Amino acid sequence: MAGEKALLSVDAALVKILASVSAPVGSEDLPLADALGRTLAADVVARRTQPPVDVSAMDGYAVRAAELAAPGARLKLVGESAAGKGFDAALHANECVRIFTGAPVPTGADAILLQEDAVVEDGWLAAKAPPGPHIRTKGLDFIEGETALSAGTRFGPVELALAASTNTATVRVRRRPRVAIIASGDELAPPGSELGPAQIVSTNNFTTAALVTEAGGAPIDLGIFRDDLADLQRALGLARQAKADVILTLGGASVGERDLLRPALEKEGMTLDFWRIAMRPGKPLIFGSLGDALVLGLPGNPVAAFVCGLLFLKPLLRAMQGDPDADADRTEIVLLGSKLPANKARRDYLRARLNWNAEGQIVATPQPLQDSSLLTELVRSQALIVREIGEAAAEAGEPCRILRLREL
Ligand SMILES: Nc1nc2c(c(=O)[nH]1)N[C@H]1C(S)=C(S)[C@@H](COP(=O)(O)OP(=O)(O)OC[C@H]3O[C@@H](n4cnc5c(N)ncnc54)[C@H](O)[C@@H]3O)O[C@H]1N2
Ligand code: MOO
Repeated sequence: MAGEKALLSVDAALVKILASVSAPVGSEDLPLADALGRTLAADVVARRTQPPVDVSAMDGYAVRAAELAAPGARLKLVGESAAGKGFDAALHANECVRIFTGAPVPTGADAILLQEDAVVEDGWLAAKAPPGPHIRTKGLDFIEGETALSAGTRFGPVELALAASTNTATVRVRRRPRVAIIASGDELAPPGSELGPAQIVSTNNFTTAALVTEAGGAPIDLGIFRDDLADLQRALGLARQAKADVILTLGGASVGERDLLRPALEKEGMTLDFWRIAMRPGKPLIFGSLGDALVLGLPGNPVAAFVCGLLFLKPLLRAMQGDPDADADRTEIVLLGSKLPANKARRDYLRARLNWNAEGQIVATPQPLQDSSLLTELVRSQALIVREIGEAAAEAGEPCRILRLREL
């Protein structure tokens, strides 16, 4: 383990990767319907007040609460206020108006009597129970001119809804960072091929293209290249032609004679920032720059490629789009489901199942097999248990740190 002590830590590697982003990528205007997953380049400022007037939160009757308080009180029903078409006069003494959810509250009314609590006979209203306020006051959600969403916010379903609600149809977002993906290995073939016994299907390009898309980037899958210096250099030329912001290489990153990516990158003029970090899986990570592009070289083992994609590629793409939380710690503490031995010289990311115990606490149980080639164990896992360098052996029931693999 002697050499591993000198390896860069995961945290230091992420700091270096994020520090390499000197400025966010450019921006473009998009219709809101196309903005899912994209990051705002400019604030969304409310173009109107919401709700624009006081509106009812319930179906019922708009009343003055004090007038219904007396025993036997009755109010005269004088009209109706519907969503989109209010009652355009004010309420006079002892009057009420039929009202529906979302409809403007007439001037003079201060409460809504629920329809379930109302008795209406011959145009007069009596109450079986007191009215409640049930009024959403003007501007309760936001006021015209307020910043509803700040630059750097990523559009998920609810951010789209809020932007729409401010009456914004077009938003200025960061363009998608272009990520050229280069798979390398003589053994690799695309799915659906006639495979020889020594061949395997290339999977990492699917994993990483999906991670790129999830992070708001544009994957450019350049295909599979041979373990051959000239072929790898050709791949890097294609990546540069494609004006990639990030060149993502898969495999060939380790120490074997056929691990030629680093030599090919160096031949093409890459400035190496670091190679190899203190994590498992994922030790042979490469990071550097080549021309205007950043270079991230992920290890070939499928689980290593995925975990490194999650920990380094996604934050990098978020930082390139101006997300101020790109480096946020997304780990959480839960309980360990089975005992673990002491950890050694690399931070370990163990695939684990999550479930609830009888007390409703979340328990993470490591999968029995942790080989970094096993995709089945990855698909069966909901989290990675993070074990620090040198962490002592742990018993079931002790706290442990996890990173969720799936959103709730
Ligand atoms: N002597 C040493 N051997 C290895 C070390 C080491 O430090 N010393 N590191 C090990 C670790 S950790 C890993 S991870 C692997 C990574 O090596 P490479 O990045 O050079 O990857 P390859 O050798 O090209 O492939 C490893 C493995 O993954 C499969 N692979 C590659 N690309 C793909 C792909 N696109 N889709 C699916 N599977 C892929 C490949 O067939 C190999 O089985 O090195 C260890 N060795
Ligand atoms: O990163 Mo490797 O996958 O530790 O085997």
